[in-house]
Amino acid sequence: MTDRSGTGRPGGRPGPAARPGQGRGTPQAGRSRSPQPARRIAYEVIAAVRESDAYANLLLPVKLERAKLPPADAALATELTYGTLRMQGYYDRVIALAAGRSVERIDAPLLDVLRLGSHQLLSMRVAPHAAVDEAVAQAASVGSRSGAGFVNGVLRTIGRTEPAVWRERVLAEARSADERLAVEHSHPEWVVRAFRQSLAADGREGDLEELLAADNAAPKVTLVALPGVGDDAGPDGEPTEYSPYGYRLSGGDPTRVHSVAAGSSRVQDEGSQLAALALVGARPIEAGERWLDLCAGPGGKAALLAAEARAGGAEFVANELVPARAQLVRTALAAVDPSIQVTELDGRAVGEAEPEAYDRILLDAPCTGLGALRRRPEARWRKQPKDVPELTNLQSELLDSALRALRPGGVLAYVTCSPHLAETRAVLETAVRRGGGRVRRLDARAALHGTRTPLPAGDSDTVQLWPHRHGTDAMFISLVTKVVE
Ligand SMILES: C[S@@+](CC[C@H](N)C(=O)[O-])C[C@H]1O[C@@H](n2cnc3c(N)ncnc32)[C@H](O)[C@@H]1O
Repeated sequence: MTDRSGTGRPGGRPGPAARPGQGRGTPQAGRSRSPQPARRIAYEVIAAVRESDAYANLLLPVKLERAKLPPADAALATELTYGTLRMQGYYDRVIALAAGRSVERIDAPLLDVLRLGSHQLLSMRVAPHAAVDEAVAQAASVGSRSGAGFVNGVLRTIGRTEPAVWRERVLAEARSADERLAVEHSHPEWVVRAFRQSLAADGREGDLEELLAADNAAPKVTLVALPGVGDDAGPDGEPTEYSPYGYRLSGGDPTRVHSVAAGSSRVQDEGSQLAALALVGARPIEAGERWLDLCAGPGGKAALLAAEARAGGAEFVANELVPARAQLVRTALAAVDPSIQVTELDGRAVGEAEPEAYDRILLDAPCTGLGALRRRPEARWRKQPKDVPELTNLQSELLDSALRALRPGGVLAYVTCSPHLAETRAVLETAVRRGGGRVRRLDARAALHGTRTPLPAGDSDTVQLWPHRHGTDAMFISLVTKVVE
């Protein structure tokens, strides 16, 4: 066992080395100064995620923009925020051991500070004195003097022992293989089980650890160059492996990329591009077709579909229930065609209102979002197993409505950014069964014939993308048609 401080705290359960105010080097400095801007911003975002269900990927850029941080500090704030939110489950186990109490018994703001400090000590290898001093300053600014002393004590205890030793101690407490994976890779156990089942259905159960690890790696920013919009040269960056319109940036702020500023390219995961392209590639476009994106907000796939519809002479309509998100769809579509109609209807009513009105429909359904954990690190802690049945009911109702709105012979893409089987195959299979022969599955893999390199073979007519295999979000893509009678 390595002891980084040389103070010799031997193995076994680490005790609460420093109780409030008892720690070595009680934080005098921390009380008199503010935390560094990058750490302050990371703390504010993490606290807002906890207190008001904020989305880190939306709030952080706003705060960075306002603070006008230099690029290196902005990168630090990003790593601190995302890294801490991702690994929160693992850090809580370490904190509980170091504090000698369960994390439920620690004040929430102080726990946020401890998680942020743990990330620096355990994953970023920041020098312990720097990480602890900053955390103490943060604790003093959000809590009491005794709270700052408590943070000082707990983080000093964590910093005295090597990360690998903490890992061993934490894993030694796991009571099952799934709990061990959940703790080590900082995912809720129910998500680990859902991934295991979904991978097994895809014949890849052995990939589970690889998938969990991939969820914890920051993805490179991917852009879509909207076909026929603006500069045909496409954005700077490496072409992605599959989507003919995808580019991967090596780093930097995507809003500074010329084509992004001009509106002809957007940040969009390659999996989302493929989902839209499966609907486009299902059959040749005939001029005059009518297309609908039933749940379009914030408009990423809608923009790509609108560009493809325009190129093929089809009419495109977008719908989004939530008015603020419908507004985002309008903004997303403005560079393609500002005259596109964006309605704000409940998608469940569209089938009845407009039966057999559309030739192609995208239903990118509201879902748990478990396939996008790389980019939305806190989503794993936000969703609960009890959310799944509510979502699958909504998905089924939306799919039934979309099928009613589909013309016989038309194509419907049912898509989720979740690989959870209840949200993917089960919803699809129920709809096909209920269709009683009128609803037929199409081959979504075959519809993706225009990729830069062929997708790896699969034994299903649906496509389940995976972060560890395809470098995309874990998007599920399926296609159905309504039989002409
Ligand atoms: C997965 S997101 C769609 C993402 C979008 N396709 C994109 O690429 O940007 C699902 C959307 O469905 C919307 N939604 C939820 N319930 C709905 C309903 N009953 N009718 C229409 N839209 C709904 C949500 O507000 C959310 O914006």
